[in-house]
Amino acid sequence: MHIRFTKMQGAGNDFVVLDATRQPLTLQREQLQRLGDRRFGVGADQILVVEPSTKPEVDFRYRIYNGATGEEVEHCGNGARCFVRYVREQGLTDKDVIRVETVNRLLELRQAPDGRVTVNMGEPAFAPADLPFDPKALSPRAKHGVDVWSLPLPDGREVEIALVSMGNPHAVMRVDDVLRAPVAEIGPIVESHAQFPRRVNVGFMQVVARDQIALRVYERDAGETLACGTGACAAVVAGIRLGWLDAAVEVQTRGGQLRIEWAGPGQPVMMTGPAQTVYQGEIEL
Ligand SMILES: N[C@@H](CCC[C@H](N)C(=O)O)C(=O)O
Repeated sequence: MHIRFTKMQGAGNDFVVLDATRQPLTLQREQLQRLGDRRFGVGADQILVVEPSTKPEVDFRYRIYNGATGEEVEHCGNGARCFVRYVREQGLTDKDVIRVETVNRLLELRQAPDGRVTVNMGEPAFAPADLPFDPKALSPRAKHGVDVWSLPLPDGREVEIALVSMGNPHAVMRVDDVLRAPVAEIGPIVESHAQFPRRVNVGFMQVVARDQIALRVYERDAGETLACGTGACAAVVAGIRLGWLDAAVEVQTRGGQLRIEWAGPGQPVMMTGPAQTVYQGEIEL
């Protein structure tokens, strides 16, 4: 099969974007993995597929696959911003506000005149079942009235995590110095911990000021990426609930800066950041 693709990036989190609005596109897991493969394919953290909407009140359907495994996932924040740029650049819409359905959310996306994109990422959720997280024999400890969990690691150590679902699952931990954080060591252990039956994205957050954090994320199926949009939302929401952060926070990632705003329970998280087309190409799968 011969397909056209667009390579995009948002804060260094990179994507292969495919248009399934003009022709149906059903790719097998191996084909998605090939697209995501940096040596034998194009290379991307995630594959994004733009489909026609299935509901009258939304403009498109947005499907996300982790590039390394071809596994479909629920949400991708940096991808959502690239999605907006893509549908406008490809002439699929000229709307300034675009409504998109994902597997489990409705997103509202806006492109600003400076090219940055703001996404209404939906409301966060915190119950173990929302991720899912299986508490087994653990009980949470309350900090500022918020549950934090001491997760036992196989070697006897424990890490303290806050649980946040942004539609996809996140475990967030606070570190003193993000540059020295054990992302490559602890990230994969927590990602595949038996208490996360669908595995989890793992965030390492350094609080720099009440309106600024530095963040690294070990993404489920992708390893450490240069930025993770849902990870940035999850970290800021966790930091606000725990009393460390104000309602609007600049998030410094290795690939760029994101702005995250959350007004508190019952409110959606708003994310603003860059999105860019890198190149277009064709590949035989
Ligand atoms: N890069 C993303 C998140 C992509 C999905 C994630 N790896 C998962 O498995 O949930 C983002 O920008 O949010």
